[in-house]
Amino acid sequence: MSKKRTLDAFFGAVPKKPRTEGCEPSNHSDPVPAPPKSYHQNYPFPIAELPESLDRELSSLPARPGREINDQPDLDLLYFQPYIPAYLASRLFKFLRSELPFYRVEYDIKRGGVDTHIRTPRWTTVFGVDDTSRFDQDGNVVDSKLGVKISDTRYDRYPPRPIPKCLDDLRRSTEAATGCKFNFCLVNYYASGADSIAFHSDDERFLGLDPAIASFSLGARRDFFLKHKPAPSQHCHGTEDTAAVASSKPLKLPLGSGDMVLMRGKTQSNWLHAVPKRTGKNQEDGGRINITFRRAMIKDGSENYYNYNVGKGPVYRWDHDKHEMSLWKS
Ligand SMILES: O=C(O)CCC(=O)C(=O)O
Ligand SMILES: [Fe+2]
Repeated sequence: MSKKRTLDAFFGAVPKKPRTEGCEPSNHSDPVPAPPKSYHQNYPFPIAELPESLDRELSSLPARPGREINDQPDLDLLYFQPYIPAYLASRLFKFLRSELPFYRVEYDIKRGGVDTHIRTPRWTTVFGVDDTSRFDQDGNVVDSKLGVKISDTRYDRYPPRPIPKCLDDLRRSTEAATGCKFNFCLVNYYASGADSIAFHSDDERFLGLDPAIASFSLGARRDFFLKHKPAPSQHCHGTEDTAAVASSKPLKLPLGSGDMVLMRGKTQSNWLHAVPKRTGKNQEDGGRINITFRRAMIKDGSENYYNYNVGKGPVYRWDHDKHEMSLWKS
């Protein structure tokens, strides 16, 4: 069996051959129509749409209502456990891992005044454009109000690309379930327990005040840690902040495949989150995908997201035979 047939059979994408009553089946098979794809000049390759069966099921989500976690100072989470049932989450994980372009971004920053080279400890990719712009029918970036073509150094440096349909279907479901609006989709792939994300908060200025971020998990279970930010120094602030920090307890959510955490309200400005490395016998966990939907308000947001999640390095794509991300050659 050819590799293509194996994959299509796996995802159930091969349309049934029409049977004509009373005719002998012919011994040469009809050509299999190619699965539909999302196209854009800034994609390294066309990105497959979800198989229809998977797409249909996404429209009836979430599987369960979200549970509020807001019993700690400044913490406001909505935890869907799960949002996507296990059998669908597993199909979606395998689909996205094989269909999306990924990057291993490196960059230089100053850390404590010292020039430091950072190798992002996970695979990343990103799609979308901030609220000031949108994509027109032809895929051009146009002003969201005037509809005229935009030329801006920030977009020239990192040309934005639309959210492909396979992720946009999930974005629309998430907007309906949360009442929030999203224009960006960031994807992380943690190939094993050795991949991670350090404690940080996503309260970038370009997201506006109190941003809502929807965060999906697919594949291996990984622990998601949350802890309150330290209180600002005693000199310039009252004791209220110190009391809030002292009374807060760190949290560990063991995120499973299909779970979604909506972080909202004061969470980003007051709490840090992380997915630390896992070593030992749990290290080879089969991989995990994290998808976050966010809403960037200004062009700086687009530049920042493409800089840190696509960068200027090579494109990688999942290699089914080697079972790892491999350099993609155009
Ligand atoms: O993988 C996760 O669950 C968290 C990812 C995250 O915090 C981020 O991309 O900002
Ligand atoms: Fe984050």
